[in-house]
Amino acid sequence: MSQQCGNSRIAGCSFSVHPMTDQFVEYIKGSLKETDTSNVWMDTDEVTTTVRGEIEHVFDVTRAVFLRIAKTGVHTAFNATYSIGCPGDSAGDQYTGDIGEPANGLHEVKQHTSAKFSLYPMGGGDYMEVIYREIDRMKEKGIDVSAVHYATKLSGDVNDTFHGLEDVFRETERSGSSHTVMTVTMSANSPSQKEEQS
Ligand SMILES: Cc1ncc(C[n+]2csc(CCO)c2C)c(N)n1
Repeated sequence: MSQQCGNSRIAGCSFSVHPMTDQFVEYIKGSLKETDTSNVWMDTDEVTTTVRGEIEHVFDVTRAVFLRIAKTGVHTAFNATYSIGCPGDSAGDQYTGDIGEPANGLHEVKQHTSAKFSLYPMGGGDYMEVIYREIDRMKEKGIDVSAVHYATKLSGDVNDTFHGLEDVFRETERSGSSHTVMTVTMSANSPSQKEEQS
């Protein structure tokens, strides 16, 4: 990792996908390979994949890697930590070429997900006010929202959920949080998903 210092506004996400199938290696490697990552810096190891770049590209890539696997019908789990503004971050490991439009499409795919997210708006003042405001934003996106311990539960379409979470992350940053962290855990095609949620 480059050790250039600076309070960089580059966004990043460390995430993993877990397809519940014997062919998990092909699913994970195939999805990462098919995803257009030309607008992000990316590194995969045995635990996670890390992407760094502009917010819209970080969300486009993580959404596409999950959705490419979930749309096959296989039970898929996804875990992600999104971060921007970490004072300990470096300016290194970022994409420096031409930044294009998010290129991963799949916006027409209809896929249900159950998810939980937790928002940590640091350094901006009244963090609970920000959290309640951003939970309301997910409701306005048509996502079913319910309270659970340590997180907020979401139920809805994968694309709607990712677009809502991207807005939450962007607005938390824009409204004055100097360091924003958001954790997301998602599940698609779970055999224990309740009938009324499909
Ligand atoms: C997005 C994502 N990135 C990395 C891993 C870690 N991982 C677990 S199995 C496997 C394939 C064989 O090496 C890899 C890369 C993951 N699960 N999801």
